Amino acid sequence: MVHPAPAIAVANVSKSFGGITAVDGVSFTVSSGEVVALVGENGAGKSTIKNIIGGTLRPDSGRVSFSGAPAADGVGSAKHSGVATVHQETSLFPDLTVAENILIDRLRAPGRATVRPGQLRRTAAPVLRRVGAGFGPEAIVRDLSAGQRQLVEIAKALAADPRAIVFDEPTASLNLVERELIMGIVEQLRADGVAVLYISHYLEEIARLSQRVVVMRDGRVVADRPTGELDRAALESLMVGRELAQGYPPLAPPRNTKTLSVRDLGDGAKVSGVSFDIAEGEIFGLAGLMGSGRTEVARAIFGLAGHIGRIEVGGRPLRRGDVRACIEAGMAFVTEDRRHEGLFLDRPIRESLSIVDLDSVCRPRRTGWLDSGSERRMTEELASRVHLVARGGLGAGGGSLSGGNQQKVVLGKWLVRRPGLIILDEPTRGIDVGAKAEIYRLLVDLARAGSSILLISSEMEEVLGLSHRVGVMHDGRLAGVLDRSQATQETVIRLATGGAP
Ligand SMILES: Nc1ncnc2c1ncn2[C@@H]1O[C@H](COP(=O)(O)OP(=O)(O)OP(=O)(O)O)[C@@H](O)[C@H]1O
Repeated sequence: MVHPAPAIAVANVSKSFGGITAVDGVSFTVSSGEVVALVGENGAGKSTIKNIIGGTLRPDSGRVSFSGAPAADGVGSAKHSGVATVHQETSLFPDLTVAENILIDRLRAPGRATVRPGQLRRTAAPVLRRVGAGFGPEAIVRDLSAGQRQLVEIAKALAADPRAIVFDEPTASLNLVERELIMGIVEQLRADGVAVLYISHYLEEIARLSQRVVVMRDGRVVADRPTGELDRAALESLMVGRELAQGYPPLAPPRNTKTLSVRDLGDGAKVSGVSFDIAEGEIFGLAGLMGSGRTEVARAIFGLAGHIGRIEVGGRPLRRGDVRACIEAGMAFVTEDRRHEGLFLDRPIRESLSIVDLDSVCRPRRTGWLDSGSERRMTEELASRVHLVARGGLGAGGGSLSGGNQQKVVLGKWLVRRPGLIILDEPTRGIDVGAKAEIYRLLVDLARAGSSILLISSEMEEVLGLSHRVGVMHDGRLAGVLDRSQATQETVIRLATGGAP
């Protein structure tokens, strides 16, 4: 019997960046009607492979072929090979309509200067139906939620009727309903005979969707096995090279002193009447759907936005919009927007790590004379606490780190002085299973040592596993606060969707 050539075949592909090997002799295939999961620690080389398949990066050696035909040479060539890529960070134009975004490549094609809007709508409508979108082709992208934007990304990829499609963490920071929708689309694509390469850190999704798992470590393929042969523990240890502790670290009871007190907080727009306290040593989870106002509450507390109402830290009122005072009061903020606010992409990684506490690396202290020896010692210690994988060393630019490792820098920089109150907005987005376990341990240890923690995360399991209490936002208000014993997936969803407690 003659086997048809696989839809995607990666053969002995290697790629280095400035002498650092990102991918080393990687080979695997994806056949039509098959979902292959590509997994591995942060920095293992998954995105590099994705970009080589997608044609935006050229391998140093080896080759990629599609249904037996070698990829045409040149950036962007994969589009013509029937492969589409759905990226993690959306690349949509916010001011254009959904239809314009879906068909943008065709609009830009030479010789297509005029396009009739009616035609645009008619072409976009069927792909929107295919992804189960509850909005029309004329919606403006800016008005859509993160989950809806992800659907537009997928519709855009499907518009070219690809034979193969690469998904890069398509469900990161989406809510449960949206996740379910995306997984349904992947299952349908497979049933339609499309070849799917699915990059993800979510092991439940991998177990449900994929037939085969390709595990990468340090740029190489360390396993290529049927999904059914691997249980969670086996997969984790293949990815990180060691056994991980299962479950969440045990919490210590909070103390009696209040660290943060929030009364009638509002942002003058969406959020109003939010009141809660966080005690010393307490982890307070803030749950809610995307757009419910969680991030606005966090940003107002850290002085990144003005507020109405009263915020007290350690019994002292905070002035509106005064970030410096917040840092001086011992607060830390781990942003959800790491690329714009979290680290310097074009400065050495070391500088992003030492920026929060420059005074302590000056000799004599607080003089403004940076002592590079102290800075090196301090930043190396921080990097090892968060298990940073920086193959080019801490002198390399922040932009050279993989996504997950950038997130570790954003968190690690605050650990230099134990913050009294630490606010985390989606701290584990894009983070691998090993690093997640490390971050959970760090947070629980910080709380045990007396830090108060405000934790925002779309990963319900994480909020339930780590929080002493869970506040649930709905439509700009705090719909309820649940004790650890009452907080379950069901009770949180009920409050988050406007139901009674
Ligand atoms: N443009 C670049 N310049 C220098 N080094 C790079 C560049 N792109 C990637 N690397 C390095 O190549 C290695 C592989 O990175 P890659 O982004 O492929 O990892 P990944 O598996 O996708 O990680 P993550 O799960 O964090 O997204 C990393 O060590 C990374 O620092």
